[in-house]
Amino acid sequence: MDSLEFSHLHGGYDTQQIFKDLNLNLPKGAFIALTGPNGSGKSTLLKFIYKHLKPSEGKVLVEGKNVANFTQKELAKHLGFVAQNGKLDYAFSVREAVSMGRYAYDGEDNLHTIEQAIVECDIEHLKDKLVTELSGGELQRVLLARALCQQGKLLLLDEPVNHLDVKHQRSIMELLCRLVEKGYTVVCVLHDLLLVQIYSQIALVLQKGSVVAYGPTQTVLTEKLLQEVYDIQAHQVYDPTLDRMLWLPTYKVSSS
Ligand SMILES: Nc1ncnc2c1ncn2[C@@H]1O[C@H](COP(=O)(O)OP(=O)(O)OP(=O)(O)O)[C@@H](O)[C@H]1O
Repeated sequence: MDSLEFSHLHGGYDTQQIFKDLNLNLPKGAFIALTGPNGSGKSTLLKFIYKHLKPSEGKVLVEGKNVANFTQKELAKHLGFVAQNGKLDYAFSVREAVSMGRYAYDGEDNLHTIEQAIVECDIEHLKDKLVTELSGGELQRVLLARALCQQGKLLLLDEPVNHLDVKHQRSIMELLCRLVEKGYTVVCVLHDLLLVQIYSQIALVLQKGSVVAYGPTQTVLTEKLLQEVYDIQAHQVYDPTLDRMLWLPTYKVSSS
């Protein structure tokens, strides 16, 4: 069974229809990068999955079940979501904020799961700090730990490494890969094409609410696609550590 399916999905906002008859099956246990230019519909697509938006027609299925039929608690046990530039406005401690990820579980195995998520996201040293006093990158890791506590096998992340330094970018991306190895499905909005190429197995490229490319990342990203979707020239370079070619934008820097 696919972990996530969009079936004849139509919808968007009162002012603007974004998706028209979207049909797609995303496989279980894969790292799926959701990419595309600004305003192409990436965050909107996630909103249909976590029921922030309701389709005007069609449906979203998680593990074969229409999300419209899940209660919020059931959905929380199936999927975790880390928002873009997520904010926590109240002065909770980091530990309290992470423990909120357990709200659907009525006390089952809370302590162990919370501690494990705190260790995995490398925020042990922040446990007693207030979330209102964290840097953007620290907060992002707290929000990921909270989502991990939900123990859903589907993780949705909207640009999760935007605020992170290079070391923490790498550690979060590697953590996501380890989760995929354990059977999680990760759907991750990423703008950075290098991260897309290095970490994702499948790329889904959106443009103006349409799927312009979908499939194994290494075959999806091509010079033609980058030109057509982003209007950029690109070239390939060999990465000796990965032992493969990677696409890079071709920069033109004036010498004067
Ligand atoms: N709450 C809203 N009400 C009306 N229109 C919206 C709303 N949120 C987004 N949009 C519009 O929907 C379209 C898709 O937006 P969306 O945020 O999904 O794009 P995105 O691909 O995630 O963009 P970005 O890369 O800039 O984050 C855009 O034209 C945007 O202006």
